[in-house]
Amino acid sequence: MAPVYAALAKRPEIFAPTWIATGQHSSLADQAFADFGVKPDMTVELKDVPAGVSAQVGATVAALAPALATSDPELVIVQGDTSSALAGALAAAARGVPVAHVEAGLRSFDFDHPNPEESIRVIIARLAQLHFAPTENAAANLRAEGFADRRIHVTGNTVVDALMSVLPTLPAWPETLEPPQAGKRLVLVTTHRRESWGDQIEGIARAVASISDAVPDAEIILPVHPNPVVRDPLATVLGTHPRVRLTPPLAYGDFVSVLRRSSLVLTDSGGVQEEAATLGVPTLVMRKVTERTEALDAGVAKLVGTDRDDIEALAIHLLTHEDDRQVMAQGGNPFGDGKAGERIASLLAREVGALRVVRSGETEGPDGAKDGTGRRSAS
Ligand SMILES: CC(=O)N[C@@H]1[C@@H](OP(=O)(O)OP(=O)(O)OC[C@H]2O[C@@H](n3ccc(=O)[nH]c3=O)[C@H](O)[C@@H]2O)O[C@H](CO)[C@@H](O)[C@@H]1O
Repeated sequence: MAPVYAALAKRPEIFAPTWIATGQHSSLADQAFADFGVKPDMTVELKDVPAGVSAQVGATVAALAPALATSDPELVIVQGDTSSALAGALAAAARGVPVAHVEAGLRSFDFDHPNPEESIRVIIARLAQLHFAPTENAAANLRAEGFADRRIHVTGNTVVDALMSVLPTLPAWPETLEPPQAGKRLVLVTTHRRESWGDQIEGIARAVASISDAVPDAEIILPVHPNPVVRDPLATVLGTHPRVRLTPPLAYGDFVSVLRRSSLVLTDSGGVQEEAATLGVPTLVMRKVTERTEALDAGVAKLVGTDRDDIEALAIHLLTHEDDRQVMAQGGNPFGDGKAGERIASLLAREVGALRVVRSGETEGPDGAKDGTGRRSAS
């Protein structure tokens, strides 16, 4: 979201953006804010909220209500598929404030994978009046769900903006990490998805150990997500492996420095799929399904699933068949040119004045005709 906020802030004659943070994943979020030199204008306080999406969303909506009353926005912009994004859209809708969704239209068409992100982004789409889709494929998903074409804009994804904004000033290698040994090839691994918790995370860890054993000139770096459900099985299986480095979550610039030097990425992350594609790093997606099919179509990524044997076999093949790895590396980046934030700000400058809030929850037909009952329109 930082690229959108920066682009809005560059237009003070039109926008007065207020960044409200919810404190979700606060340690990772604070690190990201520092990486981009931004800080929220407001942070809502969430105290003693039980774990789980339902409690998080409920508490965040309740906490955002007074924040929106104070800031009294004409538009609320939410990004992605987190419980915070859903809470922001719900709190805005409750006040009759139009919602714009950044990274709109991503669909795996499977509510269990990823869970809860697929459900969240489908719900946000219903609440949004403006959809900023990263790709034509995402826009097609929204049109197929009946959203009016004039509300959908293909902008590229802001994750590419963020990446391109740090690349020019990145060191060759992070100061915080031992450089790889000469002649070693780097494999970067990240895993954290809820649907992989338990046996599948352990299977991924064992696959990583086997890959390292089979490919002695590969050095594996695995920044460990702080959630103990992820951290503990990884430490148990890989904690003493000689050529596997478990690190704390890396600062964004450090992570990108490692990614840029990697020969192969194994990940279940969404953003990393897009960053790797942008940098031309072949990627094995350790999920049952991905909403980033554009990377598969481009050939820069392959959907390998979460089965240990499948991950081992394909990773070892690519690390021992350089021609095949190179073919993937040439796949290209389908996620945008790094100007999504600027495009979104320009579109908002044109659109916000004309926005009508259709609160029936019904979708508008292509010509803007509505079939909902009861609606409130505001311009
Ligand atoms: C279902 C899904 O795919 N949803 C995605 C999900 O995000 P994700 O899956 O991409 O989540 P992570 O993998 O946790 O974060 C990744 C980012 O973290 C950086 N990173 C990573 C490790 C590290 O050590 N240091 C770092 O700096 C890395 O460069 C990257 O930018 O939610 C977002 C918000 O709703 C969505 O927009 C997005 O679609």
